Amino acid sequence: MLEGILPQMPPPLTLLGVVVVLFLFYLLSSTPGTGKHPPGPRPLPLFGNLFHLDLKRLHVSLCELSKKYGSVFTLHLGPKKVVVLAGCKTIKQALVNYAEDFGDREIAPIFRESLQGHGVLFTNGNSWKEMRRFSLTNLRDFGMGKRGSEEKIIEECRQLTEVFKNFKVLQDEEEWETPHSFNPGHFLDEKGCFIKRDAFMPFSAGRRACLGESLARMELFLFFTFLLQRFRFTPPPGVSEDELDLTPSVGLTLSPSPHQLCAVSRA
Ligand code: HEM
Repeated sequence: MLEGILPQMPPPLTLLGVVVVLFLFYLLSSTPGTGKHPPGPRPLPLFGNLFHLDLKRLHVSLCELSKKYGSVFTLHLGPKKVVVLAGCKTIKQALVNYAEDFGDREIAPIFRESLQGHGVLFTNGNSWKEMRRFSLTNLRDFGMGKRGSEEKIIEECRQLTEVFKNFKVLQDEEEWETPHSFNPGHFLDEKGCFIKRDAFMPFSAGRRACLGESLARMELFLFFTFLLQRFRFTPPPGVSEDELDLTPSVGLTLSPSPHQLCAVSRA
């Protein structure tokens, strides 16, 4: 009776055969770092290095791996091989000095199918070039004022040598005094004056750097100055600042986890 309901199971010998083949494949597969690929943790068949990664804190795992394997290392995400660049200097070198080689973006099949080669973010080649040029032209007219600022946007977007991507860059232990804390002092000199830091690269760099950087900076400035001029922000009653959990939640970007705050009017 059960035989009719349950799907037919492969005989134990077939399963054993599959295990032996996978094991041999594992033994014979080249260890990263021994051939032309950068070093990295040894991958398992099918799973790659998934067991080396804490997917909920991917940025932490990547930092740990870069301590062991250096600023350029190989990782297998399942059967897919990727090379990870870590640290400000390495990323700067790759995205700016080798812009042509690192200019194309990996497009996931879901975006390839749904966008059909349209847009800027998930395209490459001539289509990307045209759309990027088109977007820049249109951004010039998008609330940025007529003279001056439009040239500035284009110029900044073209050059973009002060801006980089990657979690690791903003937490690079060689660049920041307290890389894992929120510390506005990173941007102040001894006299308390603002200083620019080359390692602060939230908009990435090179050919694929953020197209909306000028607009985003302007919006962020207006948004936060408006709020901070009118309100003082404090933890809710009974909670001290030290008790606030600043652990970021990992997604496409690292974003703050939900918090309860009090906005006290300054008026
Ligand atoms: C705080 C706000 C923003 C941040 C931190 C940010 C950050 C970034 C980063 C890191 C990239 C590069 C991604 C990569 O290399 O894979 C990027 C690309 C891009 N951003 Fe932004 N961005 C912001 C706001 C904006 C705004 C407001 C716009 C639109 C007006 C915009 C449009 C784009 C576009 C079109 C690209 C793709 C450029 C290309 O592939 O050629 N961004 N952004």
